[in-house]
Amino acid sequence: MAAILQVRDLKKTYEGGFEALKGIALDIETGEIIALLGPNGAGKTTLISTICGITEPTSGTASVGGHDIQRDYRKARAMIGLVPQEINLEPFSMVEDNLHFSRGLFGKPRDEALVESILKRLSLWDKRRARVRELSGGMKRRVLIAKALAHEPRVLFLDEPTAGVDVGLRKDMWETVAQLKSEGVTIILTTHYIEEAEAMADRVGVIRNGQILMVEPTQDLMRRFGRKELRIELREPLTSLPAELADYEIELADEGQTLVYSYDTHADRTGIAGLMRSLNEAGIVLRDVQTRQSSLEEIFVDLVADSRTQGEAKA
Ligand SMILES: Nc1ncnc2c1ncn2[C@@H]1O[C@H](COP(=O)(O)OP(=O)(O)OP(=O)(O)O)[C@@H](O)[C@H]1O
Repeated sequence: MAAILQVRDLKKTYEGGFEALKGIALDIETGEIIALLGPNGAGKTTLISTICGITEPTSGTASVGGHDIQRDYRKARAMIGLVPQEINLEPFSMVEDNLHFSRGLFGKPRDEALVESILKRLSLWDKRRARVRELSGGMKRRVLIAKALAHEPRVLFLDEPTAGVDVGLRKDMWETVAQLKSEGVTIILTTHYIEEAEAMADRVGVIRNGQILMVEPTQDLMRRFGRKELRIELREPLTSLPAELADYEIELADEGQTLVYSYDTHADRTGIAGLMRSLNEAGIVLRDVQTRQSSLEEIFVDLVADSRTQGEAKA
């Protein structure tokens, strides 16, 4: 099946010469949820704005549902719903009017039943006649989503949907996104909360410095995150690994004073019991043992830091 969103070698250099996108390539399948992670200034918003036609690409292409975002802008844009990072609603407007107005902008006929169902789904039905300025921050965010859905888009971009939203509401938002996915809506979201990506996304894309470092199924990433380290402090330092330990994923650290064994917490067997036996057979005496698990945050930070070092080495 052809990807609903295809991005090819997309580049954006802002006036003044700043290269915000350096050749992005990305394919997203229908009904997929993809989370884009990256530090501040990585280019996530620029990528979304470019695909949504708010920012013009310097070169490269993007298409939505087979419609090129530049040559076939209207058709491409009609398939897209955009929930921007900033709340850009008219404070005196009535909640439901935002949805009717948005449909009108896309040339769609008024549809009371559809607007009702969207407002109900986002728990905004009671607030349909409220003015935007009377709503809490979390409700305003939900109005933004409702408005973005009003013209029945097939691809929804959520730029940091839960920034500044409390934990309870964040979970509600995740449920809404899951429901949209079940209706076949494709969702691209940016987030700084790694647990949000973990909870919602089928795939995670890491962006840094205008480039995609990797796009991987969330499960695969979790498997990697699932790794744990056993640090074994030795009574006597080793100069090399003894033959008895050749079959283990083990390294010497701290000038031979520590053995570091990495294992998979999701595996049926961690191999720790066998390792202890092998250490015994090799006559190695332990002083202390510690375990530590790399957090999602750490892995992400390492990944981003690694690419920076590599980039600097090249430059
Ligand atoms: N209109 C503009 N003119 C010049 N530079 C810009 C413009 N908009 C963004 N940039 C620069 O492009 C880079 C990418 O910005 P962008 O907003 O896409 O990052 P982001 O990944 O969305 O960051 P954040 O996580 O902070 O929202 C930044 O260095 C930013 O300063």
